[in-house]
Amino acid sequence: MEDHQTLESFLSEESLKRCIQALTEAAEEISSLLRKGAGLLGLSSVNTFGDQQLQIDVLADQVIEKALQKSGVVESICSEERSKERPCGGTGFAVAYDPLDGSSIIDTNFAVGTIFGILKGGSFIGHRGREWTAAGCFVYGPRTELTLAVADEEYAHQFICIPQDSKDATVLGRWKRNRVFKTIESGKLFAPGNLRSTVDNSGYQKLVNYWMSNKYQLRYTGGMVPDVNQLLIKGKGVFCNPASISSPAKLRLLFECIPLAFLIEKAGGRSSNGNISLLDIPVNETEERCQVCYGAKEEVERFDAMVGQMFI
Ligand SMILES: O=P(O)(O)OC[C@H]1O[C@](O)(COP(=O)(O)O)[C@@H](O)[C@@H]1O
Repeated sequence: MEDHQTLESFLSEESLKRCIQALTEAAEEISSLLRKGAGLLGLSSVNTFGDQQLQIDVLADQVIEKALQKSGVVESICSEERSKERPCGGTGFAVAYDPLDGSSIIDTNFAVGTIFGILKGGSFIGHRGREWTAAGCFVYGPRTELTLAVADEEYAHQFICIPQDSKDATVLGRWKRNRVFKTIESGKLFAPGNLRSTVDNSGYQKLVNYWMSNKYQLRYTGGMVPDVNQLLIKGKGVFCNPASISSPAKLRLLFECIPLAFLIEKAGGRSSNGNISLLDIPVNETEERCQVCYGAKEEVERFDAMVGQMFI
């Protein structure tokens, strides 16, 4: 369904609108930086998780921080690059974000993304995803798109960014709704992350064999944003990134796992850590990692039954 409703008219609450406007401005800048590509791929430093940071990661992190500071409605921020919650000079929300997810596939020019979560108040600590105000992800592929879910609205919604030269003056006016996601049914599409953990996670090995012997279609890029977003667009399938002793969980609960669970569950799908919904796990510290599964109810139940929580 394409009603081309603008993001501006979709968002009713003024301060949330200003917060999301800031994120869309940053996303437009990150999208153009990615398209420039050259000279931005060199390694620069190491983040608090000990991961090598690409210059573009650090730049994207700064672009988002600056935009949120300018909005005046953000009290605290934290990111995958700088995970400690810190003041942001405004009042209203706490924002957590992964500025550029898919660092291992930027050089291969695959679609990557920005992931964010928004909570009324000054901190995410002690709160569950079910209490969040909104969450979303930007996809930087051939098109620049935003998939967004807001607590007070039904479903998950996709907006496409119409380039700068459009007649629409306002920032949010440039983002037009082109899809509404209401259901994720069972369907033979699988996106298996951390596949190397099958060597010592027999439950995951069995699940992969199940998908293969039942002729599921493999659709996996190594970028969590496009790989999970496809479940919404196709309205079917399953994505997972399980853990094992030799390949422990790598995805970050606050910056990656809960925001995408918020989108999937708003679209009628399920999320799990092998036992419970990711939206029922309180954030105790910002650096927590977690195994994940997203998709149709039946697929997630199969993951819980076959993989469960053997290695977390
Ligand atoms: O290589 P694997 O184990 O399948 O994991 C890939 C996952 O790691 C990620 O690249 C996360 O890492 P970054 O945040 O460092 O990019 C996800 O986007 C992706 O789903």
